[in-house]
Amino acid sequence: METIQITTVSKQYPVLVGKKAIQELPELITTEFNHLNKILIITDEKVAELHLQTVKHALIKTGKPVLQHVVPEGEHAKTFEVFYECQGYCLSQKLNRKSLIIALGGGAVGDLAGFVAATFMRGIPFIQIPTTLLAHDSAVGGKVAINHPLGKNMIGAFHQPEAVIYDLDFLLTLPLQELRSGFAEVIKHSLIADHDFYHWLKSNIVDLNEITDEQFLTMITKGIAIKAAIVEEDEKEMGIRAFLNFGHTLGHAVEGSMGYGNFTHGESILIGMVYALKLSMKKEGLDFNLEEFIDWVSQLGYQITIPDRLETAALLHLMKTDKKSVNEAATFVLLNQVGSPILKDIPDSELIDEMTEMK
Ligand SMILES: NC(=O)c1ccc[n+]([C@@H]2O[C@H](COP(=O)([O-])OP(=O)(O)OC[C@H]3O[C@@H](n4cnc5c(N)ncnc54)[C@H](O)[C@@H]3O)[C@@H](O)[C@H]2O)c1
Ligand SMILES: O=C(O)C(=O)C[C@@H](O)[C@H](O)[C@H](O)COP(=O)(O)O
Ligand SMILES: [Zn+2]
Repeated sequence: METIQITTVSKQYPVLVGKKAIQELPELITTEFNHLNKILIITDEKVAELHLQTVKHALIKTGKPVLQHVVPEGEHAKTFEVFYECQGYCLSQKLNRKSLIIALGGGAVGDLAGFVAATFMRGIPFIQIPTTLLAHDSAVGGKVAINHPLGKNMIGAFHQPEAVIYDLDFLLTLPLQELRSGFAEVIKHSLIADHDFYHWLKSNIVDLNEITDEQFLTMITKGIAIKAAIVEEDEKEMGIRAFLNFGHTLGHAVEGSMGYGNFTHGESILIGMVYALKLSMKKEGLDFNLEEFIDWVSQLGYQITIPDRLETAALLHLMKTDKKSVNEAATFVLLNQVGSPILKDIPDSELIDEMTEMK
């Protein structure tokens, strides 16, 4: 079992990663949170079917009442309607400031349940139990949110979890497309922070169906450590936290305009990373073997072109309304070198030219 301690201005908490990590949950609750009166697990339909019993079984040892609320899968959970319904459930079940929410699932459940916890009675504690590879990113750092039809994650808060329990056995049921989605965030972490990690990934991960337990552990703990170092320095994204948004400016625009859930988060940001790499090479003189990168990710099954049916003007508009952009121009995370990101405003004409090349 690996433990990574996260220390932000607002909270210090452990991230436990390993096979059977869920067995640590009851002791954590009875030692650190014994004053809590009730536990509500928020999970989605698929994860409920696959892993809810395991978590409920582990919680029996705490002797505390455990409730469950099941929401739709994927981005369908990150809506105002589902958020409102969760709040109604919390009220009707008389949760209060001594209650705990557990987010059991991928990033969508984590973002939703975390936002419910952040806002219920102005904030109650929650624990993240991630079940996807992608959630090595989403479960850590305290960004919680729902989507709005006009933009991804536009309604949210910063609310750190009390702990993250990452049981690698839960990943065994993940379909290939979800592994692919999560692996895109692993690639992102390597590109923004660690040249050696990037080369390790490129040489070792050539088939997403063949990732070993040891490789999962390495990827997840390295990804979390990279994210933790950034979040610890800049919890509320006043500066360097924006580097974690590498690939997301176009990525979120693609994800939203494909219709949330039709193209996974990771597949969308992979396209956004190719775009940001191209801009970095043109504008920052990034020395990068893009051809080799494209061969590698294509072999892993990623699409690297902007879907045909998406209009350049609509994508441009979405990029300019991204949270990072505060002036007229769209703000991008670019790389000077692998491991060395910067923020840069890019004129519309250059963004349009590059999108046209990537269609
Ligand atoms: N808060 C953050 O910092 C942050 C970071 C990255 C991404 N995100 C958000 O995370 C979301 C994407 O996360 P995700 O890819 O984990 O998505 P997700 O929660 O939608 O899960 C993807 C799919 O996998 C299924 N699933 C989950 N665990 C499973 C398992 N163990 N076995 C089989 N199926 C399983 C789910 O039911 C769902 O259908 C996006 O909304 C994105 O915006 C947030
Ligand atoms: O933690 C962060 O900060 C990130 O940017 C991580 C991203 O991978 C994640 O998708 C995040 O939800 C994006 O945040 P947003 O502020 O662009 O909505
Ligand atoms: Zn992301």
